[in-house]
Amino acid sequence: MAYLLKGVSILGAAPTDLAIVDGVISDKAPDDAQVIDATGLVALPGLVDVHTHLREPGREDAETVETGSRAAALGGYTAVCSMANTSPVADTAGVVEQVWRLGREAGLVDVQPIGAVTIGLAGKQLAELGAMADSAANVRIFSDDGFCVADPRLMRRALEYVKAFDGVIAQHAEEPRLTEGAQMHEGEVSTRLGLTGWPAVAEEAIIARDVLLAEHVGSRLHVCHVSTAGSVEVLRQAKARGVRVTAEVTPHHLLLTDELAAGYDPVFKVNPPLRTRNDVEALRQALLDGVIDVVATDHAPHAVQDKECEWSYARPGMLGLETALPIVLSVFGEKWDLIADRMSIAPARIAGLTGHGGDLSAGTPANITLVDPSARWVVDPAELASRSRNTPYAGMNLPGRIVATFLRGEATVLDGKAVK
Ligand SMILES: NC(=O)N[C@@H](CC(=O)O)C(=O)O
Repeated sequence: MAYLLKGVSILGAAPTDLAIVDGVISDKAPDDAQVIDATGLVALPGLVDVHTHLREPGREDAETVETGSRAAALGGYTAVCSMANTSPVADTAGVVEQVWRLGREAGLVDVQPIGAVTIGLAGKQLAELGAMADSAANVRIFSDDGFCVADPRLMRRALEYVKAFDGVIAQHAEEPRLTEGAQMHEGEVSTRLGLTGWPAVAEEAIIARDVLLAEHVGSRLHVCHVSTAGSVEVLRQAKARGVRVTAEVTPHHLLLTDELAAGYDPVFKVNPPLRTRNDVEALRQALLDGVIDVVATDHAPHAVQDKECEWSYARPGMLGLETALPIVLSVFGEKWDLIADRMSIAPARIAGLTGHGGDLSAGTPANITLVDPSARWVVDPAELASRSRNTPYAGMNLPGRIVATFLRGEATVLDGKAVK
């Protein structure tokens, strides 16, 4: 199938026509191309998420590779990196290949498995990083996300190991001794509510340690879901020194604050926790400055029984894939070059996903997101494609509708609906 996007604006530029032929972007469309009136629509390189929880294998009641892939496509994504905290954990070549194969079968986005750093995410012994790298899944990002690789010697070894194949360790930065029993951000609100706090320094201390380790080893570190103003300063200094560190921020940390915990609605419980207005402002500025490289969703679907319960029993995590671009648009406005870089180009580079994060020039793979920036919509959890319902944005009126998504020239979303 060939397509002709008529009158489309590429990253906000003057309207033009964009043709998709045989999976690549082309100067000219054949006569039988399906014409899409793209007047008022903006084309972006397909979005890439470096941090998605797909829950398969193990918690298919919360999400599967297929339902998560569909949610991703509807959110404008053409590739997602799936986190290793599944059951069994993605700590062997067998499990990462299983996830990779399920992604291919679903065929809605490229699913790039992330491998665990340590066996069972237990933080005791390195997993078989090399075997996962050499597998069909071609793993390049390793993470114990959900848990911090707290042991500095293991962290050093992991950084040394992946250096051989230009891999990267994605750290969930949380000093566990400082967050025992933590329920929310430690600050004025936690004091008022009487909930045990998760202090900012628990994140900042690990990032500070890890940038020094990465510098010492000369290896690549990626910091997951940065949430505090202090973390931004540590990263700023490390980058200025030339440390090979990249970092992500989630849409929810760019918008929401710890005040939301006051209603004790566990939909706002997340790890790291929602922080203060001051942190939100610092994270926004860091994304603009490039101190934070990418927006990553940390899409964390949870089954109803794991979320709709007392705050202290609820699992941390929020849905993100179907709302990420609208949230970023609502925070930053139509800064298309920024959005393309932080949500597609830079994440594709970090994950080593060639073919994604392109410049939409002729001859490049047709991984494209088509957005209507003027369309507003109200988030209805029941309408989301994710198998779970734990969106913190229910009832919010957001700008930006994903009209179409193309994966190597195949439409996965058309007219705002999933094609399969
Ligand atoms: N980000 C979250 O709040 N949850 C993550 C794991 C984690 O980081 O705790 C999940 O897998 O649910």
